[in-house]
Amino acid sequence: ATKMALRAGLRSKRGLTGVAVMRMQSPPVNSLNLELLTDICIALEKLEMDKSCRGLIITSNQPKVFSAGLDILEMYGKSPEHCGEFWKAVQEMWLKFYGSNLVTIAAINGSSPAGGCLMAMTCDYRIMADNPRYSIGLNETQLGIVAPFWFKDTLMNTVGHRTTEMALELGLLYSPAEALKIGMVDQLVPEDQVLTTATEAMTKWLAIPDHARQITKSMIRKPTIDKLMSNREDDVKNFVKFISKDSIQKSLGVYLEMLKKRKA
Ligand SMILES: CCCCCC/C=C/CC(=O)SCCNC(=O)CCNC(=O)[C@H](O)C(C)(C)COP(=O)(O)OP(=O)(O)OC[C@H]1O[C@@H](n2cnc3c(N)ncnc32)[C@H](O)[C@@H]1OP(=O)(O)O
Repeated sequence: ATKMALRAGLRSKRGLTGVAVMRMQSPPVNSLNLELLTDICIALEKLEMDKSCRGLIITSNQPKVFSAGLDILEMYGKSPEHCGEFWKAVQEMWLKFYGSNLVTIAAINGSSPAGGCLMAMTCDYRIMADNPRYSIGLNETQLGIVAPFWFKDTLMNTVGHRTTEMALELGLLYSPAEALKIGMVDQLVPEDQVLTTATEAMTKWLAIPDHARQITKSMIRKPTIDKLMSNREDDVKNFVKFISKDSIQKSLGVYLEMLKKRKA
């Protein structure tokens, strides 16, 4: 199966042009493995260079899940070299999305824990399906792992300092209604309207002249991006050291077992 479907230059009946729709389709739960992350980065890079493209909507082709976050199997029982490569790809995805010149809208049509939530938060606007069975948040501490500073910064820039303390320390996963209340998502709609609402929202964002919007976005996000840019290698080393610890590997193993048992 292809990992991603990309429809660029969408032309709708409402005359919306220059908008690409990226649909993640990595069964069963769009966990972000090296391959999917690489595919996403290459696609975004191409769109970024395509002068006819002004906006990107990212969504999921998998039922009930936007993205299950980072693929735990890329961090569990793998060599330090592999973990390092994987982490560079996670950094790359974040840098490309957070710093994108395009208008980016996340059409969150299912659960979006951890790395999935991070990916949604890099976008300019988030629309989530109003289904109480779905959840979103940075739940890393529940796995016994610590979200790196740039995950924390992204959350803090989205929901503020105090909410970040609670959300990150407790590893909270929020229902769509709770996520709307704290500002983690911007709008809730019935599940079958997520994509059409994203398209409507895109029209509003595209009404702003690109250069003014892009410079403003960059002014707001640049300090956060620069922080990772100037610490990329240390961040990789830090990750590899942390994830290779026996205690962390054990926690990940226990968590994977729990996921399988929950299913049974
Ligand atoms: C110094 C730096 C420190 C490191 C910081 C690293 C930060 C990490 C951030 C992360 O993103 S870690 C990943 C966190 N993700 C989660 O906790 C989500 C776990 N998954 C779920 O809660 C559920 O799967 C779901 C997304 C709500 C979907 O539920 P559903 O019932 O539809 O599907 P399941 O039956 O639970 O899962 C199907 C299948 O997929 C496997 N799986 C699920 N999530 C992951 C994952 N993130 N990575 C790898 N595999 C995953 C799950 O075990 C099932 O496998 P099988 O039993 O079918 O083999």
